[in-house]
Amino acid sequence: MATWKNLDTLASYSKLNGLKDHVNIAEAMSGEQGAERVKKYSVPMAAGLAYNYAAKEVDETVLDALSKLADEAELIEKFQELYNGAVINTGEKRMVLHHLARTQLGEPVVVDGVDKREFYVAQQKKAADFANKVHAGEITNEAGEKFTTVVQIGIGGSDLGPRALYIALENWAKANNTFKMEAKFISNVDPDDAAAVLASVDLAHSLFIVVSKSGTTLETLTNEAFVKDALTKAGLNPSRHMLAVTSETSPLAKSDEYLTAIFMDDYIGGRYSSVSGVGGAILSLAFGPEVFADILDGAAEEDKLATNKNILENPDMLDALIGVYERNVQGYPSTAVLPYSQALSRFPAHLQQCDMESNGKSVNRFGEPVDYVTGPVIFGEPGTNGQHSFYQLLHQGTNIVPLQFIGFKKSQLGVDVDIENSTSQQKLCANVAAQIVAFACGKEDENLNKNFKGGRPSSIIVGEELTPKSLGALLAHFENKIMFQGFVWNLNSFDQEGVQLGKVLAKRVLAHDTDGALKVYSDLLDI
Ligand SMILES: O=P(O)(O)OC[C@H]1O[C@](O)(CO)[C@@H](O)[C@@H]1O
Repeated sequence: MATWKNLDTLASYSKLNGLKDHVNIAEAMSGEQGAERVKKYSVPMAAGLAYNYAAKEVDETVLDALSKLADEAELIEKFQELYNGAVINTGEKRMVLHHLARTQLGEPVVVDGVDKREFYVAQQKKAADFANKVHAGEITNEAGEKFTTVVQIGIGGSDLGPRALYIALENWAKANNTFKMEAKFISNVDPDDAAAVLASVDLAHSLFIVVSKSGTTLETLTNEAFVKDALTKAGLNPSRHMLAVTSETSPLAKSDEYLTAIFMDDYIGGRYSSVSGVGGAILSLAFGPEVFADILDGAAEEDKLATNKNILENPDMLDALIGVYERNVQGYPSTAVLPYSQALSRFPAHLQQCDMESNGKSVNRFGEPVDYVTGPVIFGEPGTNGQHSFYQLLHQGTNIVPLQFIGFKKSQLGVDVDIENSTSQQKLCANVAAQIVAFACGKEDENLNKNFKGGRPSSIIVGEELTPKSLGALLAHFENKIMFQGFVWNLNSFDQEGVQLGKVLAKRVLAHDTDGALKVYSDLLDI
């Protein structure tokens, strides 16, 4: 069994701490030396992707220290325990099994006589069969007509991942003739969200997937009622238009008002659930089950790489450790995720939940305060839009923000135009290459207002094209990175108690059980 210790009790961490500002990245990335680093500091990922960390503040000495930290913190042993079914989620006393939804990495995990891998695969098959029947016109609306649109009702992990993945593959599916149904999403309890989505769809030909693991989330239940009301007012029978994705123990599972129910369980956290029915139902309906299966294959391939003890061959663990060095030794407060791909426009929002809900903690997995910083603030936008927005601060602001670029050689639609000797895709890629060097090397100017100090670290994940497989690999890469960082920080990355207090107070406001500031705010907002 691995031993769980706070980061600041590890000898390898003291060594790493002695390496603050060890690499001058502006120098390291200049001239021939820089060119060599770009060729050398690259690790293959799954599905033809590569993690290039040449512009990170590392060299052989830092990498060696990180490798020792990985060993002393027993990162691989902890990952093995996780996928073999240990109770890693100490706060909720649960196993953490999202890897099983895409691959069998270790021993079968059997709970109450049920093999969990078989259970997840069976639910994926149920979603696939349902989607195939909808596409074939075997499941139709009351008038016997085919459904054309699918709307997901869910929030947090029941929205962000599936929405990001849908947007990521919408154009790819159209270009590859696998686009089956348009998908839309309702998440916010703001009535304008549901009303606008409902106004944009043809209700009679729309399917609605209610997604809630707990089956108790206020926003989702409210939006489900909102949609049922709209269907009823349109003279339609809600139970002929709705299906559920939930856990077998949730209140939703007891209802017979759905066309079908696809199950998940408490061992897959919301923010890790895109690979379960939470993502599987909508993505199978939108693009066909084969596309969803390819996402799972890409994720499974990446998971295999994450089992490698050698940090130089394990891109997920390496990325995690470099992040720990940046956060705990270099003291950087945040990390930006910058995909140079419009298709990944919602991917940073998904990672924001995945990372910040997992590692935004100040007590360790035993409930004791930690004396070091943990998860960074995550934000991001697709390039080049971000360049014309917040990059000013990234280049010349007082904080250094480590950057995670993502870029692809080919566009998804392949529709392009050559203007002034370059295509739009070439312009996009030229910008990401330019930014990496500009951030790292800077440019001196006597006028300090125009001076770029450089020294701003970044990495890039590069691929041929964003496809279902490479998307799955990308998703798993970041999930595994977050998991390894949680291990290093000795956190329980799989609960989210920090979201509870606000929910409790909101209930009190709605029940008019308020006093003090809460009462005045309630009055101010006319509740
Ligand atoms: O799927 P559910 O149970 O509706 O939960 C939705 C989201 O709410 C949270 O619990 C946070 O409030 C997330 O972790 C989760 O993804």
